[in-house]
Amino acid sequence: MDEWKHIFKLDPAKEISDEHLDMVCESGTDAVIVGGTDNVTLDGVLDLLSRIRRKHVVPVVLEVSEMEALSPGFDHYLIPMVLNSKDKKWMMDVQHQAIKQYIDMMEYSEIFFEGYCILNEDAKAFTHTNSYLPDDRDVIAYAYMAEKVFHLPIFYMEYSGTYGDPALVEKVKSQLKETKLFYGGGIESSEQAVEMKQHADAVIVGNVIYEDIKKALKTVRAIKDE
Ligand SMILES: CC(C)=CCC/C(C)=C/CC/C(C)=C/CC/C(C)=C/CC/C(C)=C/CC/C(C)=C/CC/C(C)=C/COP(=O)(O)OP(=O)(O)O
Ligand SMILES: O=P(O)(O)OC[C@@H](O)CO
Ligand SMILES: [Mg+2]
Repeated sequence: MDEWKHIFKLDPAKEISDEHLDMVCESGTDAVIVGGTDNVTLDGVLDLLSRIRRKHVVPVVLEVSEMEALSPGFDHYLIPMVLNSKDKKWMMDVQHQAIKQYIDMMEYSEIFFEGYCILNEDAKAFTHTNSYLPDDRDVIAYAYMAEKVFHLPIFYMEYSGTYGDPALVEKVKSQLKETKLFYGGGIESSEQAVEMKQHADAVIVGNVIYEDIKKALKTVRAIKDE
């Protein structure tokens, strides 16, 4: 995971054709995350996992948002902890309950906890987790806490659905030494992917896969050619 630079995120609640799924998996991306906020079901998750595994060797990662949709068989698991939620539930309690239930099945080396900071007020995840919009100094303080207080492997700046602020991504990156910085949100072009990758350790590309597959594929080349 330390080497990942470009990651595609597939939403199990959305339809993708076999042709487009093949393109995503053979694009040269470093990994495919399966994850979304709403209507995430076990059937949707298993459908994507089996269709990817049948033909491709790209690492497949489940970003867990629903206990009911948790399945074995993934290479890695990402567990969001929403640092800017107003409710302790989304930072601590759902994870605590899940660990209590699955502690004997948890292979620690496969599971990465992510300090999530949701920065788009219109994102479903923002509303779902009752988050507030932090200012720049709040975000930098969350990044500090992710690394120095909680020792999390990943700090995820989540702008899901909209392109974020590269200057803030740069400031956050300068704060982090050990914790990897993931950036996701609104990347639709090679230029945007490269701009965010200048600062983030990895960029995550989601929605554009469903809107314009050719544009999505170009983001991989742009980062690999850097
Ligand atoms: C049984 C088995 C295989 C066990 C293996 C061991 C294992 C992996 C155990 C897991 C233990 C554990 C701690 C699980 C956590 C469970 C859990 C419910 C966590 C909640 C995470 C959370 C805070 C979710 C809130 C929503 C969120 C932050 C989702 C992240 C994804 C995201 C933001 C997607 C973008 O949204 P999208 O849906 O794409 O939005 P649009 O549709 O608008 O584009
Ligand atoms: O869907 P987009 O806006 O590309 O965002 C990617 C990812 O960060 C969503 O969790
Ligand atoms: Mg999405």
